[in-house]
Amino acid sequence: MIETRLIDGKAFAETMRARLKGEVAAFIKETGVTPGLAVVLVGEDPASAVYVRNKGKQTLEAGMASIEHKLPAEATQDEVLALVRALNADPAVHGILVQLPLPGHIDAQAVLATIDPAKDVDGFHVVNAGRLAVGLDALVPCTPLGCVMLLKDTLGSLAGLEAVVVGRSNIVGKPLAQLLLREDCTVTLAHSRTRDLPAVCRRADILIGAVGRPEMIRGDWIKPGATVIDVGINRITGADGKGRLVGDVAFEEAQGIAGAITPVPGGVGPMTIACLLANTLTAARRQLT
Ligand SMILES: NC(=O)C1=CN([C@@H]2O[C@H](COP(=O)(O)OP(=O)(O)OC[C@H]3O[C@@H](n4cnc5c(N)ncnc54)[C@H](OP(=O)(O)O)[C@@H]3O)[C@@H](O)[C@H]2O)C=CC1
Ligand SMILES: Nc1nc(=O)c2c([nH]1)NC[C@@H]1CN(c3ccc(C(=O)N[C@@H](CCC(=O)O)C(=O)O)cc3)C=[N+]21
Repeated sequence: MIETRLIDGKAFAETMRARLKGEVAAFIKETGVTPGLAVVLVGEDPASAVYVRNKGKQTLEAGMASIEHKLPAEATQDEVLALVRALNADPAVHGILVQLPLPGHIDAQAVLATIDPAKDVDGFHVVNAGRLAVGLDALVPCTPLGCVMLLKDTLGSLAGLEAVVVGRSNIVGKPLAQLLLREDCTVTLAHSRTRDLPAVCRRADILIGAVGRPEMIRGDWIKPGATVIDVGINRITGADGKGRLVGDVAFEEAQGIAGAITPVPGGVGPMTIACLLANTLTAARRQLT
């Protein structure tokens, strides 16, 4: 039986934010400019509202300015685009995040394409996605970046390891595959059409769940000793009738099999916000020099 290590993303993110706070203070002293992060929320999705609130609070704690724009769910595409253009032109705004998903009547790709790539702290603009893919300096999506930081902290070099990412979204799976490739992993991107997913997962030295299905990845899909990163954030109702968060991996089943695993909550989520703040400072630096 293996002793499974817990990968403490919450503690790692706290350390990162403390370091960032110092860097932000030095930046302000040097330039006289406070880095500003603008967050755009369209509609009243309660889960999104929680993330937006956490982001806003931690932005302020790091010494940066937080600018929040809440539009009603009925806002038109033109209204959203006009707001993004105004934020592009605002010199107090160095980073722009449009919370996804957007209401169905809004074309998310058109909104992302309108964000100035230099202010695209989510790294979702095709210019940043393309730059990442060809190996140029880019603003890198926060969740994948946080996953790779935790992996390198846990394992050291990732070179030569078999990495299996379950999920191929533009915001998590695909950019994560690019980052793992950059770390010299052998990368497999699995998805809903993958044949024999349990067998594919069992090959992985590094197994990442980014699916959005509660505890879909079972204990016996994990190769003994593998490092498991759980990106999933699923709100379920427990046996006691109370709501709770679970990941895409059956966490209890993984105990004694995985070499190390991230919990949900307290794993990848806090890293996403810390990386967002880091990207905002990077973007501000590049805009001023
Ligand atoms: N911790 C954090 O900071 C963040 C967490 N999340 C969470 O991560 C999860 C994934 O998010 P996101 O990437 O946006 O999700 P998407 O819904 O955009 O993508 C889900 C992916 O999972 C695949 N998939 C769905 N069902 C199966 C299945 N039965 N077997 C194999 N693959 C399947 C889909 O395949 P296909 O392409 O074939 O449809 C798709 O590629 C969610 O729980 C989300 O809440 C997201 C962002 C940040
Ligand atoms: N443009 C855009 N960029 C995103 O990065 C983005 C997005 N849209 N839409 C939604 C997803 C989801 N996401 C999370 C961020 C932090 C936590 C987080 O901090 N979670 C904590 C606490 C969770 C809780 O208790 O509610 C944890 O896992 O420990 C979770 C999820 C960012 N996303």
